[in-house]
Amino acid sequence: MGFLVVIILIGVAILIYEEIRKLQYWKKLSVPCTTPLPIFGHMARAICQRKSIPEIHKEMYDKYSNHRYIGYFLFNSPSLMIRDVELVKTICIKDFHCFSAHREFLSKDTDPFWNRILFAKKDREWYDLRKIVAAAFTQSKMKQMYPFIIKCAMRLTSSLPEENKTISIDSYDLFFKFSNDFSLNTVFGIECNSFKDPSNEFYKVAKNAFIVPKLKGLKFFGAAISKSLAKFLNAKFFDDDTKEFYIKVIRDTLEYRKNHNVVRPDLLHLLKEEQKERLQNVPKELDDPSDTYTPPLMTEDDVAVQLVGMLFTSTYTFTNYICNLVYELALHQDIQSRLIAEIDETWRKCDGNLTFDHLTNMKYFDMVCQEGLRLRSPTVFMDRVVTKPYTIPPVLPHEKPLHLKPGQDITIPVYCFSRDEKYFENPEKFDPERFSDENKHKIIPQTCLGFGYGSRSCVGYSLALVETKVLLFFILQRFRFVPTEKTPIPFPLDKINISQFSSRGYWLGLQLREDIPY
Ligand code: HEM
Repeated sequence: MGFLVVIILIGVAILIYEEIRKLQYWKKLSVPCTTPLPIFGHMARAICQRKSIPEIHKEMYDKYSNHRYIGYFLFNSPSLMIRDVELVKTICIKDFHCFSAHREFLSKDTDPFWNRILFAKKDREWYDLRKIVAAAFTQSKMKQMYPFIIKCAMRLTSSLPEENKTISIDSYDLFFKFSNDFSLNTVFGIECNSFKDPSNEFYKVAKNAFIVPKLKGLKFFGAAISKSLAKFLNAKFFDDDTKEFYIKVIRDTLEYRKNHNVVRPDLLHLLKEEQKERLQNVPKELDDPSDTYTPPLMTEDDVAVQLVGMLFTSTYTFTNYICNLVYELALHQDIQSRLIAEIDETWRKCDGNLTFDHLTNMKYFDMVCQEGLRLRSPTVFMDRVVTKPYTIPPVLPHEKPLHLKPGQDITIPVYCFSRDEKYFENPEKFDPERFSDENKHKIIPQTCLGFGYGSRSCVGYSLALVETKVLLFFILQRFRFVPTEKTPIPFPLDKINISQFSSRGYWLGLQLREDIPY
């Protein structure tokens, strides 16, 4: 018995020693790093919900203002945090081939489904799939989808009660219903009206799958910061029932379309078209004829997996973005009034027929959307992984060459760049003027990373922006958003969310406009 206790004590001592040794990682590379805790690294306060991840990032970012990069620990895994905008450009664009992967959020054995979606793919498989998916998001394809966006936005506005008093709304629920109906429409071509019929099966499944309950949120939080924790928690992006539900919907829709010769310009159709082309053009896809790599064919199942992945992003991230933006509009009535004036003016000019070009030519609207993305982007950090050995050459007097090995995790602190006074005067202020024609040249692109940056940036960004503009156009034609006593002020950053999310919901007042000019 005594012998067993000694063995256990020795085992524990070795484990603790190993953990402490790992924490010397950045010191050995002469990279500055605040003192981490064994096992938890810099994440202890996030776990206790005392500080959110962006706040922890900002503390470190601000502390080492004379450094281009700093070290930190996601639990016991070392990550290199980039503080310098030129280095961000090098990593995401100039030397992208050495940093072409995302962090492995959920490993293949923890969640094989997640690993098949574009965001999780690596190397040539990613490159290949990206070409196919991106082709479904060109400007001309956006124009084809535009009528669907209008239709869904009209449905939302006609569900809003036109009362002569301010009504309190849960804007998250409102926009979630819209984006679910819209995503189903543009992704699968399915007609659904969650405003009229909130008990419809699609809305129920999406709510279960995408409105993340606290426990699942905690699992994702753990998974986002540590691979081993993800495995331990058995964190999966979608549960099996959700996956089967959507895959069946896609199969049935494809079958129906084949049997009834239906053609509809939604993402399902566009990806199927790309898939067909892909099958015919396989040999031409290879850039280098001596390359023996054979691009994998895109099966029907692959199309389905990508669509379910996109359904999630377009519902979850979009809802988060538009809720944050509308929150700021409610708090800044002067900005909302100027936007409403531009909307009224455009409506007059377009004579009731709001085309894609009218919408995309609205300058102030664009400035408002860009500023919403800067200040309240759902994305608080981006990640990359070193895929080929890479040396960051010294530039500052205190630097030495930093040799990075494949597998090294990189963090790009989106939230910190957007709040750095070096780049934005009064950074906490919601100020669309930053993006005016006179001012926008002062903005460094690497400091506004809401949709990511470089070759791996968001493929759906133009869809998300058009969607936001159409929706707000039709709402603000008749209504104003105002704060009520239920609206949390200032913005309460949720501490267990890896997005910029309000911890006390998105309650706002909706007021019928008194000055509707038509
Ligand atoms: C406001 C809404 C959205 C935001 C803030 C957002 C943000 C992002 C970000 C930050 C990335 C990672 C970029 C990087 O690492 O450089 C990303 C990737 C991606 N997004 Fe979005 N996104 C939004 C909407 C959408 C929509 C509507 C779709 C599609 C329907 C979409 C599809 C994707 C895909 C497929 C990727 C992976 C790209 C790749 O790895 O090559 N996103 N998004």
